[in-house]
Amino acid sequence: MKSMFDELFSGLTQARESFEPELAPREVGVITSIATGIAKVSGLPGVGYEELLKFPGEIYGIAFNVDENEIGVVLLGDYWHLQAGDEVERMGHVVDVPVGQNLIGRIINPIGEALDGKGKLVTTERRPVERPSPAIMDRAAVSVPLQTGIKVIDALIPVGLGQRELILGDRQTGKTAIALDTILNQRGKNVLCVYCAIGQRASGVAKVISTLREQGALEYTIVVVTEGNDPPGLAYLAPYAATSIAEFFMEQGRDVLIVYDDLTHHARAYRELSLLLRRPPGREAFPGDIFYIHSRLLERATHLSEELGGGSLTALPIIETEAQDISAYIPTNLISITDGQIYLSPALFELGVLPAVDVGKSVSRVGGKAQRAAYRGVTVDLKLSYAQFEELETFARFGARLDDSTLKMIEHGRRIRACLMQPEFAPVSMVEQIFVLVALTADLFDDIILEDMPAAEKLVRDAAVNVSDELIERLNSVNKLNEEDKNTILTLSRQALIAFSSDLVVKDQTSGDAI
Ligand SMILES: Nc1ncnc2c1ncn2[C@@H]1O[C@H](COP(=O)(O)OP(=O)(O)OP(=O)(O)O)[C@@H](O)[C@H]1O
Repeated sequence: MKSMFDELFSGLTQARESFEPELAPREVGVITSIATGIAKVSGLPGVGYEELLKFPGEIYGIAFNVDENEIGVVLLGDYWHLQAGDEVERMGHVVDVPVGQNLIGRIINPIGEALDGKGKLVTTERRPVERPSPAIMDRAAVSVPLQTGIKVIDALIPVGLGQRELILGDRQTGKTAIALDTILNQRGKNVLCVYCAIGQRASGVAKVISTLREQGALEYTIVVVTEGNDPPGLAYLAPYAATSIAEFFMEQGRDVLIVYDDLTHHARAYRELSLLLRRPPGREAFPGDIFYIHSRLLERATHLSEELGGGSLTALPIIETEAQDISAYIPTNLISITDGQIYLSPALFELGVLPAVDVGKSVSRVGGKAQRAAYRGVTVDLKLSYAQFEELETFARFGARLDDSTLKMIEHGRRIRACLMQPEFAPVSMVEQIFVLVALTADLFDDIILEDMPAAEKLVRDAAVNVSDELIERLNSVNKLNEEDKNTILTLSRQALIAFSSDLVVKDQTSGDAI
């Protein structure tokens, strides 16, 4: 009979034979020095460029300078507790972010940590933050408009899905407001939005988020945030991480809009990191590859071909200029990378012309092809009249004596400007915009005194509410506005203005007499 000892012994032998130790190599180095957002690490000769490294206290870093004896690491978290001699571990992969449906409506940081107090993100997939942009053969032409809901942009500087349109201007000129209004206008249009705040004040970011929430836009928006006091590494990473999140949806065939607010802070964060890493500085102390960090980011925005699902990623990068200098280093870089720019003028802002878009300095290089045909018939005249007005207005300021036709042009231009003005968070539908533009080009507003213009413009927009579904369909189609529809719009607009005639002096278009 087997003794208890034998049973125990055979059990132990079996356990020993089936034991397989879980061995995983760990490559560990040490911090040799640490400075603002940067750590120098030695003892990790096999580290690859942009590989993720783990520091004590769950802090991560990216290997940026990969030298033979020492690597320069950009830190991605609160690093105050780190010191020379601490252990650093290789992670064996590059930085990645969680992606997926569960991110919609969430506020996260660039490494995928939730900032909204709604608990940890639950996703199954992760994507590297840096990815090559789609090849030319994988791209389709920009052909579908992205309605911003801002009259001056949709009419004169249209943006298409898959386009990259720069928003630039001095500080406090309404840059964020333009981007925010565009996001608000995507409600019900099946365009997903990603708002990436880079190095901004916490109060500014909180304001944007509360606006998105109040206006019901957070339901279809993902917010990626780095604040001004975060380490520069996080600010550098933010736009790439946000783009990877957006690309996930684009590759599922969806239309995505991404706002980078703003890339001036991004360029500054990269300059700070490069100087700390002792990379050679160039113009304005920026490193030599400053163009490349933005070009490789914005090249990822595109309209994918039908074979790849036909999704699109439209980018609205924002840049802050100093003293209206649009030919400074970073603004010119971005102007040359993007497909057009919307320039916001502080002079117009001070005059109360809001949004302060300077039409003369703004351009959309591909959006015109994507613009709805209904706009095209009316905006050609408008652009010309507005350009002439801006030129003539300068002369009028000197008190020069002007002939009747010039005065008429100036008065017409003033009404165009009044019609294109718009408050924040009040996007205008395409049909309402067409009504205002048709009425403008037919000179319906020319006899209305300037002070009454906001009320008159609103009446014309209100007239658009009751139009037939067939007319709305025709306005949305690829065909130009036909004469019959134009006349319907004009009749409705005239009626709307006549109804206001107790306050306004409206002249009948045919007789020229006051009604
Ligand atoms: N269309 C508008 N109507 C009324 N007010 C506006 C409009 N656009 C912007 N504003 C106001 O102008 C101010 C500046 O706007 P915003 O913060 O968008 O500018 P910014 O250029 O992004 O500023 P910053 O330089 O701080 O990033 C805000 O107080 C905003 O409410």
